[in-house]
Amino acid sequence: MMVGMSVPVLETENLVKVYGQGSTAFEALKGLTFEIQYGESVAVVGKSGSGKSTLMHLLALLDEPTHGVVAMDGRPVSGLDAKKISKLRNETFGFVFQQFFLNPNQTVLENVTLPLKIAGIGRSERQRRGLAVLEQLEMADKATKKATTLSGGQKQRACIARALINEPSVLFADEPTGNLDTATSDVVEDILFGLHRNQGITLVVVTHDEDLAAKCERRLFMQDGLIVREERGVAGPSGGGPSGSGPSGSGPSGGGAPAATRRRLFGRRNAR
Ligand SMILES: Nc1ncnc2c1ncn2[C@@H]1O[C@H](COP(=O)(O)OP(=O)(O)OP(=O)(O)O)[C@@H](O)[C@H]1O
Repeated sequence: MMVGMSVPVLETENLVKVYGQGSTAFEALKGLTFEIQYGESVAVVGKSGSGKSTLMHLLALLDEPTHGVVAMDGRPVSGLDAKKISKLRNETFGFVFQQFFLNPNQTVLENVTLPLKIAGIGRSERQRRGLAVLEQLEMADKATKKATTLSGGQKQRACIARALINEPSVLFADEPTGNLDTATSDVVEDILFGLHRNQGITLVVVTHDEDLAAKCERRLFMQDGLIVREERGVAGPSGGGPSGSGPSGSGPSGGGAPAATRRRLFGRRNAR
């Protein structure tokens, strides 16, 4: 690697995902090559069925590609054993989903600290860190309430707290405001982009929502398993269109990565 070149937090090379086999095989991703830099905010946009969730699952190491490579910090991830991958995932990523996935019968604090429990961290430290992150999201007063008693916006804030508890470098958000009314969506978006701006967290947002996508620095437009267009620029506060939009020079492609990228991904040491 050249001196001074920054290593992307995530990069993919010719990513292909096929669901099913034989006559029922379906190619949901048809060869995606792109990079996500540390501290970027990236929206993955596209119609239902275009492959957004499939791509997010591969990037987040929740599923494995049929072909191609996902690399984190320049190191290919495929090939690591499952235990290592889940450790990597827990240490590096936070997740926020449309459907919240909170345990309704547990308290907010128990829900938020679940990732720490999984990581084997003791009760008192879990409590301390859980309360700190709830405090940050102005949810400390809800800590001992059952998750089921929260409003939609409060549920999503609890999910964001849970996503932040491991101090991830990348936050994946899959339709994070899909179940929220407009006013509540605005609050949740402000929180997400505040984390991005103030803490340098990398945001990867999967969404149908053009307004949400416009708030990201970069948009990848998906269609039928390919990234067909890329846009850069953030919408101004007036809500106008993104500035500096238009396909970027380096543009993603469904097909070939530059040969240098290919050599780099496959040539890098696999171990962690
Ligand atoms: N487990 C699976 N088995 C078979 N086909 C699948 C599976 N998961 C997804 N697909 C198919 O792959 C394609 C892409 O699905 P994906 O969920 O990635 O799309 P999406 O863009 O996220 O859609 P949505 O916006 O509706 O969530 C779809 O045609 C879908 O039917």
